[in-house]
Amino acid sequence: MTPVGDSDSGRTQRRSGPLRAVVGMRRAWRRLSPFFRSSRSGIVLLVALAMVTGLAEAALLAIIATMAVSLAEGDQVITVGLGPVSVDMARNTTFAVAVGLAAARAGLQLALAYLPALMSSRVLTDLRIQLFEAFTASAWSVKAKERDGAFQTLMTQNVTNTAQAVTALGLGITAMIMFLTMTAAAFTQSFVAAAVFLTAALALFFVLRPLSRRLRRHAKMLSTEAMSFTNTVQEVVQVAEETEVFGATDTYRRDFREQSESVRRPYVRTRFLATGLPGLYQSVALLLLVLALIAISLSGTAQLASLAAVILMLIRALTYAQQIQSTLTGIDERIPFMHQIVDALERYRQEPQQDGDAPLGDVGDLALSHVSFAYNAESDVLHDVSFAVRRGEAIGIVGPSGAGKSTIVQILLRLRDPQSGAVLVNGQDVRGTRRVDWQARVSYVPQASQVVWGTVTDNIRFHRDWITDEQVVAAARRAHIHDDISAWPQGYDTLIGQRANAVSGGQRQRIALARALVAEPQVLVLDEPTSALDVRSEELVQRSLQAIKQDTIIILVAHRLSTLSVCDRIVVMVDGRVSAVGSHTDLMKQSDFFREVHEITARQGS
Ligand SMILES: Nc1ncnc2c1ncn2[C@@H]1O[C@H](COP(=O)(O)OP(=O)(O)OP(=O)(O)O)[C@@H](O)[C@H]1O
Repeated sequence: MTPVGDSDSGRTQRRSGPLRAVVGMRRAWRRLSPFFRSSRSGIVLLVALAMVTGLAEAALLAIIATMAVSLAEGDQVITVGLGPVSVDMARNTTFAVAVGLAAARAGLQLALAYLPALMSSRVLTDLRIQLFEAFTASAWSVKAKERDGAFQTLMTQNVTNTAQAVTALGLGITAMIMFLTMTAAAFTQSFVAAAVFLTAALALFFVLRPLSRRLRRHAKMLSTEAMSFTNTVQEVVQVAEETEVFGATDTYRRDFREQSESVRRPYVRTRFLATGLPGLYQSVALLLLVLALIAISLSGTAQLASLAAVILMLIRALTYAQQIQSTLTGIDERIPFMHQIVDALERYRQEPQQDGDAPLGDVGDLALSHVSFAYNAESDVLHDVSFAVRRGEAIGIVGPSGAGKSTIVQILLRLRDPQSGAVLVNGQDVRGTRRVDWQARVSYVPQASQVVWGTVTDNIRFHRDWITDEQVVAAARRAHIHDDISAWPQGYDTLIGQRANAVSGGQRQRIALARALVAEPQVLVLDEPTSALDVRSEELVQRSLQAIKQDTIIILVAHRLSTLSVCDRIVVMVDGRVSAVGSHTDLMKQSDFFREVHEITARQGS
């Protein structure tokens, strides 16, 4: 899909009206046509089927008109004419042919309804997979920037709207072919009437286009409002506890009412235009039919049967013209949702997760070498950070709030890449190595671990299907959570979630530790793992870390000195720089920050 550049839109603004419209349509088509690519073979089949159905219907209408006139006149032989073909048939044969054509048309109609459904289901599935894969393959910096609820809205509302646009396209193509066939058949019956009708119908179509454009504008507003509305709804569930405690419910209610109102306005206009436009088209189109009849009367067409046939065909053509209008409207109102999907796909694909191709062996030692990092151009967060750690060693990272500790963790986990310097594994730049190898060797316990809705086993295994139940239990033992789990009536099959069926903070943290330990990592990174724990739980986590230490590299970010008891050395970070590195005793001599924290801890303890 081609991104739409600013310079392009700048050029477009200088162009005159009609040219701008054409350029705008071409640009929109370039962006949106990939949505219809998978439907190409379906469209070809649809066109062929619609042509056959149109011909069957035109023949049926010609037979009905001729039969009606012949029956009124008591004829036994009926002459049916459609274009150059004219056939004499006995009355009963004509009935049989008419029944046969009606049945064939019904069958074809079913196929014509099935194909758009098939095309849109394909688009629905393909698009969801594309979005999911693009999002999951994007760099962490892209994922971290995505607003809560935005991805969910894309996957549900936007994808559904796009699939509906594809259905509308399929139905619109059918209606277009049927319209053309019916008008062509009407030409064979009465050239003048069909010509008047067609010209007026085309003129009407172009007259009503500005209303369609207005519809699209309102639909765009609606899609934007809907996105922020979903975000608010998502947020209100996430922060329900804080909202209640801080008495923010009234403000939330007011904001919610305002947002609901702002969705209502574009919604009314979109729905009004979406249903009103086809209705308007139908009324004006009936007027066209009267015009066609006036043309017939002026041109003096005498044949009663062909007059009846042309009226029937033009009435059917009108129905199809109205269907074309409503499917165009249906596509128009969904275009903004499709643009949002294109934007999101571009955003996700612009910055893919980087990967290397060198295999990674066992991690013997790990180092940050002259690492500098900035989240944005305005401020550097890490400056020339270097430290090393080897297997069997635990290193702590301490420092005041905002010193860059969590940023180091993200770099170590390869969620972000340093702007300069490197993370070295056994002396090799980790960026050149395979990410899967890194993920298999490195594990992580975050500050606030997430529990997913599922059993305790699901939570420890965490989508790594190769992990056995025995390994789950062994990891739970090492994380000192096995006894708690065993005491629950359903044991490892207990259903837990982030809020409903929640486990305690200490249990959740130890489940997260079991999740990190279950794949037997060679590097374990922990970001404030015990900050929310009581002393007993903290002691249990400390024991777990001591037990695995000799085979593992442990990197532990901490605020409290008690957490650091497992560490052999401690790195003190201040303002994004390494201010000191050493043992507890060394740092008491070298680091003002460390001494201060030590004194505060001692005062609190006494
Ligand atoms: N996603 C981000 N975008 C922009 N700036 C960020 C982002 N995350 C962190 N920062 C900034 O980077 C600096 C370092 O943040 P970091 O979270 O690494 O500090 P920290 O030492 O872990 O702090 P704390 O102890 O409070 O968790 C801070 O100034 C912070 O505002």
